[in-house]
Amino acid sequence: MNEDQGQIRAKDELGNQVIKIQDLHISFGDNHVLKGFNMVLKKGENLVVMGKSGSGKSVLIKCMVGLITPDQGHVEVLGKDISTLDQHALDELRSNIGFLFQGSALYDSMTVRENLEFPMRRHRNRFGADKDTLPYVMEALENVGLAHTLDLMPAELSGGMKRRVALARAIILRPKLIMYDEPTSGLDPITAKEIIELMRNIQKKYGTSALIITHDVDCARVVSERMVLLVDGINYAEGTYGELLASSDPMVNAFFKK
Ligand SMILES: Nc1ncnc2c1ncn2[C@@H]1O[C@H](COP(=O)(O)OP(=O)(O)OP(=O)(O)O)[C@@H](O)[C@H]1O
Repeated sequence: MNEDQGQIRAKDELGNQVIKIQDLHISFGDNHVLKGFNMVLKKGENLVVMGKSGSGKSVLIKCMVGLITPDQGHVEVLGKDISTLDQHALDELRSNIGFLFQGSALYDSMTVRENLEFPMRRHRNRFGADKDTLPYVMEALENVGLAHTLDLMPAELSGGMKRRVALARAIILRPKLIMYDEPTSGLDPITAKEIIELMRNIQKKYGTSALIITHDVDCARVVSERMVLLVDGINYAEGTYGELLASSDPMVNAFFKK
């Protein structure tokens, strides 16, 4: 490979990085939560971050969307250095990210349709104020097998259906990146499996990249190309599910014990 080819390849690899985190430090008083965390999410990849309760997974996500300012380190999301973005630019960036967070709160007083229209109205500058939202709502609901729930209220849905509607809402803006925070928490194993399959289908259909925070080892096995284990504020270990499962490190093994 000559020098030019080397530079082109290096540039391609950079263009392939949907999230890049370098040497991230965050403390709250004496509580040093992240102490030099590094991570890369590549284009089209499903990356799982696992860490025990209180290890800083939610703090990490908040940092990536500009809700927490790090003490030190570099956070780049969809090619943007978060530290340089003003409120308008942060809003613009967030409109390219789908979120499925713990609890998947739908607005109880709105129908399923209104819940799905909500992000479109919020980011109306991207879609045009007079754009017909229904085709988007229907496509998103069809992706999660719930087109028939269009006019129902959240109270009329089961827990699993609510999570699926929340997933439909997360993809309605056709995001380049989805952030899932405990997508299967509180669901029975069969419903959790359905959600995991939908996550996989969405990745295949739209080529979306995803960051998935989970404690659920089965979810990580099925859904991830790669995993990062967050231990004591750093990216303690990373690899495929199979590689980490085969590790002889007791700290890594602890994640796979049921
Ligand atoms: N705004 C804040 N102010 C002070 N401390 C905070 C704040 N946000 C988080 N923390 C602390 O940072 C640590 C990490 O919290 P975080 O919510 O990221 O954990 P987590 O890994 O997501 O846990 P869980 O799996 O239980 O949701 C905790 O000790 C928490 O108390």
